[in-house]
Amino acid sequence: MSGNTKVKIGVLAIQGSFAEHCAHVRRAGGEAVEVRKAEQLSGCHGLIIPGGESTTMANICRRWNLFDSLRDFQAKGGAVWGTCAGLIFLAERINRGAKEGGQELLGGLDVTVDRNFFGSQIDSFETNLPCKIPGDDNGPFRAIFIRAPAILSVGDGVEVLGEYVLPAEKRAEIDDKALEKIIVAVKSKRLMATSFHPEITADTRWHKLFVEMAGDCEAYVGFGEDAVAKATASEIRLVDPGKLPVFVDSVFAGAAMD
Ligand SMILES: NC(=O)CC[C@H](N)C(=O)O
Repeated sequence: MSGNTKVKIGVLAIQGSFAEHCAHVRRAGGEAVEVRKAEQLSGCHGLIIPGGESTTMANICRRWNLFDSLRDFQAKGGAVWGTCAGLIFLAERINRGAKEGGQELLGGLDVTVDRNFFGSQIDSFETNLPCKIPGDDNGPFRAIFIRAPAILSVGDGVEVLGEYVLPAEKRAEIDDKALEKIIVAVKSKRLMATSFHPEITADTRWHKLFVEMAGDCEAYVGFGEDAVAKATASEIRLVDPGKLPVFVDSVFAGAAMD
């Protein structure tokens, strides 16, 4: 993309911390738009699917008739990033923890996930994670895992950007005692996924990477030329990035938040 045109990122706004994602997209230099209707995808170069709860997300997408549009967006080459439940939603396979009777997924990302790898909500935790963000100095990232999924295996062509080495106490809690580490961040062509929640830290590196990735994609035109106009600004609730509750720890204390 060239000139002053901003990379436009849609953020699926049906549950989870979509407002925080929008704020970080803006901090990363992109334009953010909340997506609740298919036509709001028009003009987007990328789409973020936030965390939340993957079966609920699928139910709402089904009820709001969003599945076809989300699949079309992906098929036409838009960049898509799933965080936590969004990762599960993007995965091709769930090997453990899927809802009984199955759960609908968007798919597309060639990975196998364990849906609630670390246990329940009270097993949520934070850690400094070494990660390989392309073009970055690769300082550790403060990763927040909230009833997080793990990626257990990836297909050819899926690049691993972050792994979590399981400490002894976590290995003691899981079934597979031989498992030493799990994959928590990946990228594959235009798709990206993280098990953790970068949008609730003060670190915008993952959002910068995604805005850059999306900048190489065409703006989505799935709904005709006048669709962007139809998704009027009045339907889109804009968030002031300066006022959101964003986690700040000693590493980031003092970092500019606007
Ligand atoms: N924070 C999250 O997004 C949790 C996701 C949850 N494990 C699920 O099944 O959807």
